[in-house]
Amino acid sequence: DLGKEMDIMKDSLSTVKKTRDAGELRQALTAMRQAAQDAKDQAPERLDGKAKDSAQIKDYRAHLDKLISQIDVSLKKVNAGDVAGAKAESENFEQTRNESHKKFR
Ligand code: HEM
Repeated sequence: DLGKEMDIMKDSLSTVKKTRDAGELRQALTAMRQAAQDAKDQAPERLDGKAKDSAQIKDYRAHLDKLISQIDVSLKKVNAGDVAGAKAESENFEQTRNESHKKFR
């Protein structure tokens, strides 16, 4: 269920913020990305009964896509050896999380 993907995102976000190890950082970002991708195949309880092609479900998925592109920016940075820059992207993840939770949680 969606709660499971959210728990994975929460744990990975916490690792992203804590670690200074590039390998661990990459692993956490990859887990967060997969969870966000899996969350796209589900729908929040608040949108129960909405059609898959409704504006609300599309908006929900667009917020997850935004998070995924932010994760990709962070992955590029860690792959380029910029651990600090990659970690700094977590501020954008939190902004998207907060925006999304206001709308869909
Ligand atoms: C790094 C980003 C995010 C983190 C760390 C995060 C974390 C969490 C956590 C810890 C919960 C509570 C889970 C539970 O009840 O067990 C939750 C719930 C929820 N989150 Fe997120 N979240 C993130 C991004 C998002 C995004 C981008 C969306 C939507 C586009 C979203 C939508 C929701 C919804 C709808 C719920 C309530 C669960 C439900 O309706 O079934 N979250 N999130």
